[in-house]
Amino acid sequence: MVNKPIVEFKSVNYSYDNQGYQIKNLDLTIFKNEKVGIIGANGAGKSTLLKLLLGLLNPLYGEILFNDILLNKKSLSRVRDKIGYGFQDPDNQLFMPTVYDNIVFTAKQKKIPEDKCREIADKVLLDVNGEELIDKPSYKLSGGEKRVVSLAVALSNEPELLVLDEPTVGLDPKSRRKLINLLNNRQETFLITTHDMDMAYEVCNRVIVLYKGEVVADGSNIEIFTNKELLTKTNLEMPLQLLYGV
Ligand SMILES: Nc1ncnc2c1ncn2[C@@H]1O[C@H](COP(=O)(O)OP(=O)(O)OP(=O)(O)O)[C@@H](O)[C@H]1O
Repeated sequence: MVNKPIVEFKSVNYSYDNQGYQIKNLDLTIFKNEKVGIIGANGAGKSTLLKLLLGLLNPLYGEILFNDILLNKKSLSRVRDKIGYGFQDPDNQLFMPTVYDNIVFTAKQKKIPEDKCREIADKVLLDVNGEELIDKPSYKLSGGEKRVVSLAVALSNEPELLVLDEPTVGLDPKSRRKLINLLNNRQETFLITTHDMDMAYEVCNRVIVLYKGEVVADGSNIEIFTNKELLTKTNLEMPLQLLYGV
């Protein structure tokens, strides 16, 4: 069976300041059930791409579709409802007083009863091995705990697509391993930006390389990390080495 597209970027361009493009003519289709990693140097445009998908930024040209729905002001809340997003900086996400309040924020907006909210929070915290954090004040969380809670928030609306911006940053090796195991057991489609190549290799089945706002390589994780030919699409010899200087 052929998988259906879940996300489509069609000739998307974005510029923060009209001086140059941070996303250039981006054509990208992500299919249901894919586990996609986006890698690229600092400033390559990874977070910008995610913000466009979430409607936090609007394309200057081009269009973005989610499940065949054109992303615009009218469809935005319907689309957002289906996407779980883990911010690059969890402090931007955890604005409520306690972990519990953060997780059930959206559910409460939808007037879901308290006992059901508690069920949701218990379930997602169990999923991320963070049960003991439920009543903790947000300001008392460690950096790694914030990451875990941010992931729980992202999972709280049973998303069709999980979007995580550099999810392993700040995690100790044990917490990082837990996250990798967790992602390997998830069923939803996901899109992750990361500099953690080993994580991308382990959890993704497709990897996209962004370079100055353009896709310069796109293939299975094994191809991308092992096949030099595939990485020379744009006259960049050994882009991974060029991209990262390693
Ligand atoms: N709010 C902003 N205003 C102006 N320029 C911005 C803004 N945010 C990002 N940029 C610029 O857009 C480009 C892409 O930034 P983006 O944050 O998408 O990169 P990234 O690939 O996520 O980088 P990193 O790996 O460092 O998180 C960079 O050149 C950055 O300086």
